[in-house]
Amino acid sequence: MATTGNNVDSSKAKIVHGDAGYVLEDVPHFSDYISDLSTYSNPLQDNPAYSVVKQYFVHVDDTVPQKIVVHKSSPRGIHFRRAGPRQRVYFQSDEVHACIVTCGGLCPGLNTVIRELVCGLYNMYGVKKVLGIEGGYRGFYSKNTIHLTPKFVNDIHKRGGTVIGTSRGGHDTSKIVDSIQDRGINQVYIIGGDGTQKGAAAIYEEVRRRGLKVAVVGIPKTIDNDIPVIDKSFGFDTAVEEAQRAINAAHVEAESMENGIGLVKLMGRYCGFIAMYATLASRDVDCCLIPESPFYLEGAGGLYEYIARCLKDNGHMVIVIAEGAGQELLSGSVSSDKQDASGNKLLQDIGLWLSQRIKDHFSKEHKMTINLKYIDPTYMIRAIPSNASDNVYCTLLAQSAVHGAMAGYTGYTSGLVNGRQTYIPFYRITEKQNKVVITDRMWARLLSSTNQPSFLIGKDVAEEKKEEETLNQMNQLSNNTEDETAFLAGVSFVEFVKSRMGIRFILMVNKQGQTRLAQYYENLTLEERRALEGEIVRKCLARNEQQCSFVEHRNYKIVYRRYASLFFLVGVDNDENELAILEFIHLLVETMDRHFGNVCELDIMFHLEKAHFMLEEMVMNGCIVETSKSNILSPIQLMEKSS
Ligand SMILES: Nc1ncnc2c1ncn2[C@@H]1O[C@H](COP(=O)(O)OP(=O)(O)O)[C@@H](O)[C@H]1O
Ligand SMILES: O=P(O)(O)OC[C@H]1O[C@](O)(COP(=O)(O)O)[C@@H](O)[C@@H]1O
Ligand SMILES: [Mg+2]
Repeated sequence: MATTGNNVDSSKAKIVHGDAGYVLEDVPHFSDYISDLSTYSNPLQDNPAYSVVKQYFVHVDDTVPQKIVVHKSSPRGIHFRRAGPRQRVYFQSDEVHACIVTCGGLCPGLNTVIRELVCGLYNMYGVKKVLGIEGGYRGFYSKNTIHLTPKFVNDIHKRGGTVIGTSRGGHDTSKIVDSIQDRGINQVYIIGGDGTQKGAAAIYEEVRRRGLKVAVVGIPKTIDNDIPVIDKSFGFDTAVEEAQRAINAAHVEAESMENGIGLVKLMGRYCGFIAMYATLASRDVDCCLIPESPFYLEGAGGLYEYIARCLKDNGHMVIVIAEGAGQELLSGSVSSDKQDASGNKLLQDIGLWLSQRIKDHFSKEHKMTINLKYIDPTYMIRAIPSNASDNVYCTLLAQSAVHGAMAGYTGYTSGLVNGRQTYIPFYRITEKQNKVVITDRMWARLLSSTNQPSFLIGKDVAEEKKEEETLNQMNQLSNNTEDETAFLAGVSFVEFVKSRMGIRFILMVNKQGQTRLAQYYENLTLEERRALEGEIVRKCLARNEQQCSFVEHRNYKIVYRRYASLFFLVGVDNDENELAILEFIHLLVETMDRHFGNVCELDIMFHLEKAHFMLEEMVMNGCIVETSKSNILSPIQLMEKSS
């Protein structure tokens, strides 16, 4: 097994490769940046409760695969270090000074995790100094601390919320690390969501830069279940269970009235897991709307038509909507760029808006009285204590976090992967958000359980057919020659590309509007890119096939084409030749087709690096520099051969 070595750059991944495509994405350890560390035998070996357990200590080579379904010849893929107690520890019991902080929104189970951290440290490792940092990150430098003892935390898991308080915003890395240093803290347990874990990563980097022997450990908290890699977040089950009560109420109300509609709004800022699971669990829901699956109201296959059908067939219906769904419909009427203190977008109330629209529509268009009851239990589902199974989950998470810190690991999030506790490097947790994949079986199960429209099918099938015809026509035009001397509207493509071309960005987006690949040739911040992509995608995807493939937006001209379920959008300077850009898009698709064989969204998602290599061969600094498919693909083929 080859390793990148002990002195890895802290900002880079610590990767270990093994046979058969085995990759360990390891987490940092004190020994990566501190020399001459003392180690001690783990006090658990003398603990009567644990000493009887056969093979209690985790083997140094134990890892957990991220991908559990594999084929005979598929590579073994990414693994994470298995969590659990190690034979040697890097702290003596009385040397440990731990602290716990909770950040971001509430979630059932926060108090359970706090309780189990305190009791785990105390009972397993004899640690007596545990501080609670009050009120989130800003508490490190602006608030009091609470001394947490097993007695203090004994009953807290029976209460919702967090006994040490929480907040948004206020993350100031150097002030936080100053406070850690001043107080002599050497284990920091940070409980929070995606934003919090980014903050934890920054704290770890600074701790490491200062060469401190301080373990920085994240414990993932999110009611929305939007943290990637882990199986699910603690509190999620509890939230789904509580959501059932609201759905039941909506159902009872709806079925008791003529033309009754129960509309329930659930949490889910960017993803619809709570709504999806609550719907699947309940079976009383006729329609579930989530941010990942855009919907529309009017016309064939739209929501109004479906509501009318449900009312006609059953006399009532229940709709569940995640708070982040349909925001693009709302922003068409009133736009809001407001953010909370952490920089999260503040959402508009889709539930209220939709209720009003449904009422208006049925009274105006159908001259029909409907009885709509809008139920908004959003905060109720997250302010409750965790249920029994979440309590056990919280216990395992907290104990795993403690074992890792005692064993000298740092810069990791403790998380469940395929049913096993693991240590996951921060960058894996923060690089993207977990979303409902609407092409997965789970969403298909939901669609088949509710019978709701997919809001895509009819329109899309027609568009796809049309696309195929256009593709054939384009193929005839370009004639597929190696030197790509296709002429379009009298323009020689090769001649054209020799002149400087102002490509500003290239996007590949699926029909749900999710960006699958983005390549920019100008300097834009991540926020600017997100905003720009949102605007462009909304604008282009809303156009019908009768409209031309060019739109002007801000100071760009956007040239786009749809190939089956993928949109290719290229932003260019206003004076560029649109037809040549269309030809460029087509060449890109043909090149990808040649490599992947009928390129589809999944090819791009799973081979993003290859798609980027192709673009790098074709475009440099916004100018097209290569048009031969063989030349574009030859570096990739070489790479594949050598691996
Ligand atoms: N990119 C970031 N870098 C550093 N700290 C961050 C970052 N994003 C959020 N935070 C901090 O993390 C804390 C919680 O973030 P927030 O987004 O409100 O909740 P959550 O962690 O639950 O997603 C806040 O104190 C915020 O300042
Ligand atoms: O607590 P606030 O600031 O009202 O925010 C509500 C948001 O918090 C959440 O519960 C979860 O947010 P975080 O996990 O990012 O803290 C969302 O579902 C919801 O949109
Ligand atoms: Mg968040």
